[in-house]
Amino acid sequence: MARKPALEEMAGILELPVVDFSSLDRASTAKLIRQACLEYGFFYLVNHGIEEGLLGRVFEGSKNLFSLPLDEKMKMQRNEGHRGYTPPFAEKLDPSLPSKGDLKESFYIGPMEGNELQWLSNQWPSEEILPYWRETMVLYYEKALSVGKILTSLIALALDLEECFFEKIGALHKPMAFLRLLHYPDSASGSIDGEFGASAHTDYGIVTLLACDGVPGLQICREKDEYPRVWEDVPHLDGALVVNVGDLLERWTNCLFRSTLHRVLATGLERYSIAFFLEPNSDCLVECLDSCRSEACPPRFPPVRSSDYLKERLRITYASEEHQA
Ligand SMILES: O=C(O)CCC(=O)C(=O)O
Ligand SMILES: [Fe+2]
Repeated sequence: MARKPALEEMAGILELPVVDFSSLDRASTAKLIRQACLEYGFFYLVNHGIEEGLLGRVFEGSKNLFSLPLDEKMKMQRNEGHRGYTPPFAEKLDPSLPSKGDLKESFYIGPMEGNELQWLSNQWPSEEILPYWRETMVLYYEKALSVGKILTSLIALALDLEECFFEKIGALHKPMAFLRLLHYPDSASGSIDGEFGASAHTDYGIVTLLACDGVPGLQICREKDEYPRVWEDVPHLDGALVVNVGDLLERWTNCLFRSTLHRVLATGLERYSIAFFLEPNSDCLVECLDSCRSEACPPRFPPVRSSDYLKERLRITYASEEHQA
């Protein structure tokens, strides 16, 4: 049973490192990424090359999707392949909370290719209802995936590995990457009685690339095992993607890189965000890197197969949905 936080404190406004994706000096960029992952597990990525116009169309598409009547959205409810619509309260990212669930609604789009026996296919709103919606999302998915893959090669450099390390071990071959559209409905401020837009959690995979609409609410807690928990606001940086380290990268690095706890407050304001979760190929074995272990610092986690890990995390997150059903 997770220990309950006795109290929470608010710290000042955070100044996360800014990584310039267009810099030609890869060694310096890798150094900066290393520092950011050691200290925060979060950084801003600027000049990432995803056009503003495309991002605008993704946000627009997201608004149009979430504006559909609930019964239309429920026709595309999240399937066994973890693709489709999740209504408000379907998910409780922090299972220790007494609340009904998180306020957000979301829509998952998974890999277009892959083993269809294991992973059911994506669900799409019909072309008549939302024209060009699918094309826009597929285009964004591909662009985000290519940014994620390049970023992973910089992360390999940051760990003193050869830059194709994660490719070589098969992590980036048909990766389990998910695009997730998120909508936080406007509602009375609920955090006081334990309701959150998204409750405290860490992400599961390698890295997450997050585009936000500028509405506040995202917070991080840098020391997840210390109480009282100290929460810091992540300010919006126009044009930047917020990048954070996921749990599997934390496991690979034996906690050298932090998978930092974060949440989204229920501020009462409507908010949209677009998350892209880069998770390894389902067969990839995630085990402590040689460079991150020593006699004084033995591996903290046993090796785990990526898909086993992800399945278990999703099971816990959606357990409240099963109880409600
Ligand atoms: O919407 C956000 O700002 C964060 C979303 C998030 O943390 C998640 O979906 O894992
Ligand atoms: Fe997250």
